[in-house]
Amino acid sequence: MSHFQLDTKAADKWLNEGEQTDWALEVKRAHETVHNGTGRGSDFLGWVEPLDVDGEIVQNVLAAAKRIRANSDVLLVIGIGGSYAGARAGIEMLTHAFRNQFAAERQGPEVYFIGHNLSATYITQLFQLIEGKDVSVNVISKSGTTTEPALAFRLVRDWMVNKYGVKAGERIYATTDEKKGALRTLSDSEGYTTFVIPDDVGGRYSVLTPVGLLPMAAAGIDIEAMLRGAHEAKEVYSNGNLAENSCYQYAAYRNDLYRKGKGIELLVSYDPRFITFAEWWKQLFGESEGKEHKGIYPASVQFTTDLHSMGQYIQEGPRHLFETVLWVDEAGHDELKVPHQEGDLDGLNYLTGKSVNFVNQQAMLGTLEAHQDGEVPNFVLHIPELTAHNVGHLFYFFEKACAISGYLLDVNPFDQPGVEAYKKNMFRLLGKPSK
Ligand SMILES: O=P(O)(O)OC[C@H]1O[C@H](O)[C@H](O)[C@@H](O)[C@@H]1O
Repeated sequence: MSHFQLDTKAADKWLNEGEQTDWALEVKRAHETVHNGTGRGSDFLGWVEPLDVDGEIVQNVLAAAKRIRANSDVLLVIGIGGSYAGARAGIEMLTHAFRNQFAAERQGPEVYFIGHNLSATYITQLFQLIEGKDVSVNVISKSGTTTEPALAFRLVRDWMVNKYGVKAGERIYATTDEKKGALRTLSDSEGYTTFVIPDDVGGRYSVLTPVGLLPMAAAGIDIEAMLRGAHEAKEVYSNGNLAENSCYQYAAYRNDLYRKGKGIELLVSYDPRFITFAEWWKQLFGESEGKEHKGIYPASVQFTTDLHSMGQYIQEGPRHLFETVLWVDEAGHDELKVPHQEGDLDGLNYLTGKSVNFVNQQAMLGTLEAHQDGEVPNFVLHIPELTAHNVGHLFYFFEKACAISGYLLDVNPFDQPGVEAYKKNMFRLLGKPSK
């Protein structure tokens, strides 16, 4: 049993002042809206029930991952948005920080992402890097028609056919819609191994489907433990009582701060393992809530790195911010301690024998205090330890919180009509033929 805890002490002052909302009542309504499937976008609630750990889908993902691990130096993962960020976040949170450069530690393929940008330099240099290596490909697109991954896949497919000839298809795994879309049609005609993104799970809620699970399993992550963590979270956060549900408290209290003029939320972490997780979180909340001219703007900072850059703005800029700190209680590597140095030229001898984790923790506590003094409310989400189980729990925590928060904001948390605007213009400029 994981003990995730949401500490709201550093936000209580703001939550208790000004107009008071009956959050218990509003949350109960939002809870029923999700669990009875009566709200806007209710066709997209498939993520509420995580995949069966012993089911066929998970077993097929594991079998494919085993093949990839056995015959590949490199796995290329092609996707963007919800078909990209979750897998990358999971891998960065749960594997060695330098896994791609560290074969002995990795015991599996290097994993690289492509199709999440249109940079010719990035793509060219990735091809340079994989020259001479054995490669497998996981191309992921729910719609099967998104420009960036489709373009990348065209290039990668040519590269694969050039290298493996007719056998290229045996190394290509496609994760897409069960029936429709260009990627489905192509996969069926080329005989690729395919995995399905369920109709009732939107891209940004899909990390715990084959979208995220196959790349993570290929990277050596225990996805069964991850799914067990998600199931645990499902149980823990199925309680409609606000007082007993920290996920709902987070959803409600961020809305409380929003109503009190705090329009920007910074997701804060003290470990670079969370950098891409923050990107995943930003898509989840940004696409779910930013509509009808409403929504908290989701941003992120990495501390202590950004305390030396954005710290100034957070401390003294406009007071429209609040922070949600992700804190890992058992960060690991407590053995790394500050050494004693003759002469103490850098003045650090007062820390001799203290662990780096201890120093990081004091930085967190000191920052929490400073930002409160600077009128920035803080929530702290305590994660017991970064394990596959807990990361499954964490993904679920934010997915559930986002759905509830979206309903509290009175928007549809499951659509993203706004992202079409740039695409329309881009297609016009590119001269895309209309069908
Ligand atoms: O999986 P795909 O259909 O390729 O979509 C990838 C991403 O791009 C779209 O433009 C949406 O804004 C995202 O919600 C989605 O996750």
